[in-house]
Amino acid sequence: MFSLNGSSFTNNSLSGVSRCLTQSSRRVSAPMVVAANGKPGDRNVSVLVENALTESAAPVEKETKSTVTGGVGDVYGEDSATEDQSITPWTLSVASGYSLLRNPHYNKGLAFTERERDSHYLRGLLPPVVVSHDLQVKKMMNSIRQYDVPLQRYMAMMDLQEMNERLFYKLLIDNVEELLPIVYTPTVGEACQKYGSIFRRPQGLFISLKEKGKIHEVLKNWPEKKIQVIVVTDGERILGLGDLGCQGMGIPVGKLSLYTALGGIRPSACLPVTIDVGTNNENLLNNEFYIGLRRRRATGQEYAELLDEFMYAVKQNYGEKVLIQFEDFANHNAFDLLAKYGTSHLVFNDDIQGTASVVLAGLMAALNLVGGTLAEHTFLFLGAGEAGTGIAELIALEMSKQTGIPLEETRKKIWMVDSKGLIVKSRMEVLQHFKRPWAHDHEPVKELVNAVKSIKPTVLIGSSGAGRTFTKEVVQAMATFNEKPIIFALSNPTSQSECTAEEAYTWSEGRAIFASGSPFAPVEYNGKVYASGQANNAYIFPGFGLGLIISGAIRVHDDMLLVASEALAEQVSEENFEKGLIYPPFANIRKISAHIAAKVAAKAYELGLATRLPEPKNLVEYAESCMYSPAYRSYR
Ligand SMILES: O=C([O-])CC(=O)C(=O)O
Ligand SMILES: [Mg+2]
Repeated sequence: MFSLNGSSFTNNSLSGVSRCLTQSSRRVSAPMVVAANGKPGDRNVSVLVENALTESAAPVEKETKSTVTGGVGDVYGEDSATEDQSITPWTLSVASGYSLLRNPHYNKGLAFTERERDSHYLRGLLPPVVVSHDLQVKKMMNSIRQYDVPLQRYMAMMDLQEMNERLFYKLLIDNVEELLPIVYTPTVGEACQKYGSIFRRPQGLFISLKEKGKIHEVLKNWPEKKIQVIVVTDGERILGLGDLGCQGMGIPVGKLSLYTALGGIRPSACLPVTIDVGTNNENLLNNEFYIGLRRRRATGQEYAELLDEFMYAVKQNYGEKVLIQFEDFANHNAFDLLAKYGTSHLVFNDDIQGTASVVLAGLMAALNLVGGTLAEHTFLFLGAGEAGTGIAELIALEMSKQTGIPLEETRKKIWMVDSKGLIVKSRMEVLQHFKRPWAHDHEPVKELVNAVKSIKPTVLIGSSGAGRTFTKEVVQAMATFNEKPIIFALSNPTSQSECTAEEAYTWSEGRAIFASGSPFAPVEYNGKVYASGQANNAYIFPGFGLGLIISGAIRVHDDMLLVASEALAEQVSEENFEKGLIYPPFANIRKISAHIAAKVAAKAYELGLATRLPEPKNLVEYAESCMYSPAYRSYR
């Protein structure tokens, strides 16, 4: 602790990347200089003294205040309600000159204006030219397109995120369809597999067993105090790639960059976390570049205690309105964690609930093409894990709401095949608890194709993580008793997809309504072009999270997932349907997210789970107005 001009500074508040928080910033007798690590004398750092308690109480970034007074910093209303007042007022340093160019939150590169170059000690540190944000985007896109290998593009994007955050987000928002497969599935999967080898700068917060007993302090090492969304993984089931241990960090980082780009949550409110309890992946344990703990996974009490400490510390540090998104946990933990913390925290499991909501939306839209109601269809899943059973439950719930038929009955329209064959009553004793609701009366069937022939589903959904399992025989069987078979191959990344788009269209003679978890390019079959949709939870979680935040929701409720599905399905246009599409293009995702957010927020108010009062009159407009914009601020 040291003192400057009468204000107290904790080491914590001055180390690392720092933020300025209020409009009433007071520049300390310029050019008073204090190093970011608290040591006086660094010419490149100037200091703002702030008091976080004077914050206005808008829930997310308000972009109206685009001009920063008194220095370079985030000057927008943020929710101070969750601030731990014992650690405030806290003080933040703001970089200028050489440090400013190396601070990704504030750096604008060649876009610094002449005036900014004068006032922030940048003269001579930049070449003379001043360029626009748009030209920077054009140049970066040209440069990224030079790389043929997707992983190189991924690394270029990560470097950009570490160099100039606003340019990174503008690039992603303006080119979402081109860049989504780079920062997200499928490339992020390869990045996680090779994370140790391509590791440059750490991103996110690593909490390993070594930090047991100290998680509260570890959270304080993170430079941001006002966290609204955490995406956390323990790396045990990364996409369909299995246990990648600590290298799963690519997933929370990627998901949160979509929270910002697609859902408009400001980057500084997002915290990626990887919990490292070891890995059972022998290749990684023997890999000299592996970045995680070199031990087999902790289980049982040791695992539960670490998770418990983390969940408790999060609530202590960020309050009860921080959204915790569980991502890519293995089945045996995912369901239990959701059940355990669902009543005490604002938690959401993307693989169970997000995937369910996006698939239900696709099915609602598909009914426009195939006819009938949801309850008139029969569903068969390959894969009875988080995604499969999560989707099944949400479909059954929606059928029950639509028809008034009890849930136990609507579930009977849904069948599942796992690695041991069709889930039937005779297997009940040995089934994991989350599979039991799907065990119906039927003789045992081992092979998927035989289950298809016997059940005759109208909808076939792959959620097994096992690639190439929708064989020609399976797809052809679907096409014999369905005019338009609905086939979803959800497993990620592309290598794990149950079949390709080309296979689905070719083997069904162009009749399949097809969607997949990872993107496929349009396919030409018999002179016609078929574009398929991406049934990926990226459509849902950014808008869903935004809706929770703008309403100040304290719990997630299944009805919110149902309205999110409706909101997404409503965004599919006639023009999309004419092309056989059951999802709207990602290019419109911010508008889609605002609609999802509005419906989720409205449901939170209706259910009495919202704490932000009064309820805004026009929730869509409100959601849009809260969204982060990557436009540069001007630094006076
Ligand atoms: O990340 C994705 O593309 C979708 C997802 O959650 C998963 O496959 O686990
Ligand atoms: Mg996932």
